[in-house]
Amino acid sequence: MDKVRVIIAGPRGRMGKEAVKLVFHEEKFELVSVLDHKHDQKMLHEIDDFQLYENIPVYSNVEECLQKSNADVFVDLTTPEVGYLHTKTALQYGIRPVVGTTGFTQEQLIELKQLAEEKNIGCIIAPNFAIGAVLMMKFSQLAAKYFKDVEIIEMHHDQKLDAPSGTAVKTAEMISLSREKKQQGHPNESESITGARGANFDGMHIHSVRLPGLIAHQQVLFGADGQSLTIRHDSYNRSSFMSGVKLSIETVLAINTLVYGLENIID
Ligand SMILES: NC(=O)C1=CN([C@@H]2O[C@H](COP(=O)(O)OP(=O)(O)OC[C@H]3O[C@@H](n4cnc5c(N)ncnc54)[C@H](OP(=O)(O)O)[C@@H]3O)[C@@H](O)[C@H]2O)C=CC1
Ligand SMILES: O=C(O)C1=N[C@H](C(=O)O)C[C@H](O)C1
Repeated sequence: MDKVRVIIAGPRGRMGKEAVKLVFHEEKFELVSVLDHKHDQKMLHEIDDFQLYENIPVYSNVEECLQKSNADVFVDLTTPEVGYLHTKTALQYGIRPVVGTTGFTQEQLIELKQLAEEKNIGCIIAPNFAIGAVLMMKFSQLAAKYFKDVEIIEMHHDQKLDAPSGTAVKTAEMISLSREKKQQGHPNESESITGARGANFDGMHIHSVRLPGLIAHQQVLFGADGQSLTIRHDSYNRSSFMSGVKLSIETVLAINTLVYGLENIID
């Protein structure tokens, strides 16, 4: 069977480095090129065992990268604005995106879904590739059927650009599907310091913590009369995300629409 030809955008990043290792070493995949706006082969020296990757072409322009790489799948692990443009361009070229980059707006997701359907190709946008995080979201959706009072606390390293995290937004969206509508907190509550109650999503609150030393952590706290339920997930390293990246690369070849969230492709 032919190997799946994969491009990785953002290869020097915290996630990109792990994804380069995964794709390079996975026998069913071939790393055909990387997309790095700094376009310097030496930049790959930032990756462990960089000598292995010395012959992998590095492009700085997304169109040139897509035109020359003859790829099947485009993996994006960059920044919200860039990731959106890359995903759109990959779809326009008929190359299937697997996107871990977070921070896309609802409008962007809708536009990308329409484009994937127009092109009749798969696209996976996964706010969190870790199986445990996906289960946390699913368990939270189930719990919200019984507990309508919930607050989400997401905690990440202090280099993260987007807030709330993509995982927190996805969790809130999934909870909204099963939770009875409610504006939480006291009807007359007010903030003496702006932001004290966090972001308000559909009446539930999301709090974003940023600290050095953290990787990716989230607690979903449910409260009711005389009881509480806490659902928590922790990623202690970025390899925790790689089995989801692998599954997404395999799955995106077999679908012809945009799937938002790994919960839609795992059983
Ligand atoms: N779905 C999931 O499971 C996970 C998703 N993420 C998300 O993945 C994204 C990346 O996270 P992380 O690796 O921590 O971030 P990093 O900042 O470590 O990596 C991003 C990389 O993208 C590079 N980059 C920026 N612009 C471009 C461009 N135009 N072309 C190519 N590369 C570019 C950056 O280079 P430079 O720094 O030189 O500008 C950097 O190397 C974030 O959106 C994050 O939220 C993170 C973890 C898990
Ligand atoms: O930036 C990160 O690190 C992470 N980003 C994703 C998110 O925004 O949810 C996934 C994970 O939480 C790590």
